[in-house]
Amino acid sequence: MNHHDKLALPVGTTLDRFIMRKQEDFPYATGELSQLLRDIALAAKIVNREINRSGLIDIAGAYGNRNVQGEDQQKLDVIANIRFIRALRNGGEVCTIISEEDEEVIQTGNVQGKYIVAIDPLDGSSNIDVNVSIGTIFSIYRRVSPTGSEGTMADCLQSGTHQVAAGYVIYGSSTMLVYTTGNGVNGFTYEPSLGEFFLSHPNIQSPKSGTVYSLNEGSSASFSPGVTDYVAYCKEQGYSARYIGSLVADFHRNLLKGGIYIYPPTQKSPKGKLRLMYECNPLAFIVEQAGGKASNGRMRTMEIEPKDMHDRCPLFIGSVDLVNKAEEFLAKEFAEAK
Ligand SMILES: O=P(O)(O)OC[C@H]1O[C@](O)(COP(=O)(O)O)[C@@H](O)[C@@H]1O
Ligand SMILES: [Mg+2]
Ligand SMILES: [Mg+2]
Repeated sequence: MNHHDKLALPVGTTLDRFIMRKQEDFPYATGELSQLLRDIALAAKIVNREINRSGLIDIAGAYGNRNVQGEDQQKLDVIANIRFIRALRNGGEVCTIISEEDEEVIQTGNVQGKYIVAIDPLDGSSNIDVNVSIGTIFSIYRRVSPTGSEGTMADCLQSGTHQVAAGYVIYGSSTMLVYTTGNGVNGFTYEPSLGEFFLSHPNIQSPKSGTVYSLNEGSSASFSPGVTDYVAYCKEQGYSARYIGSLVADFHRNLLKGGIYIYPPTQKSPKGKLRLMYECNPLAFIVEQAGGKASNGRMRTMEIEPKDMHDRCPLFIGSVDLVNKAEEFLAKEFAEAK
């Protein structure tokens, strides 16, 4: 036992030191996951800089291309994708990357790398041009195939329960990195003039209940009866509606203050809009580690077996009491549909 054991790390600890101390809790850990987390933090700092000055140097706006999802790519989508991939490739710990912006898997060439990363390099990209919070979401898996060759589909299509770490960066009024390695959730705030992330939100706990619901009610005409009834219930309760349109920002607020975020199936997106591997699962891991809950309405998000890297699924996520209530309404709908 070393002298750091059992001491909670104080607010103000740098992210680097925090990662190092956490690694010391596992004497046989090789440090590879720690290095990988540092690589992500480095890319986050670079992307943060690009975002902060995007209004000045003509990198906001449309890129003139469409990604695999058929959505317009923004320049910053492309830049963030390049920055994260480069950091992960140079870092050497990752063999294969799944990115929202790339239809095929990205083989980094690091065949000895033990990890797979799934990433939404820039989330909430419709908010870039208007100076509203945006984010990055990532999920880390250990490869199941032996090292020495490229990562396989079996490595990539693991259910969320196999995540070894997950996190997000929110580029907001301040920039924060929030992550878990399966042992609680911690948040770090970026100090740009020092170029460091500092522990600011230790051991984040999702409030058990809340009075905020977040969903895009513009699509309410095509909500299913269960979702419609649940939203009516939220209104009866006098809950507040809060919807930014950047998943990371909506999720982050509800994680700290209590609330539920919903992206239900709609006519336009019958399976929901959000992507299982690099939007739903990482946030599901974080919310569960903070004592909250994530579901597709029928089952735990992290137990869904992905069929394709870009699968979509409905998402009900946040404070446990609110997600349970939403599931009650959906259960009624499913029972009546039988
Ligand atoms: O406009 P809508 O349908 O409410 O969609 C908003 C959702 O779409 C997303 O922007 C999708 O993310 P990307 O920007 O990474 O494509 C989520 O962040 C957000 O919650
Ligand atoms: Mg996204
Ligand atoms: Mg994105």
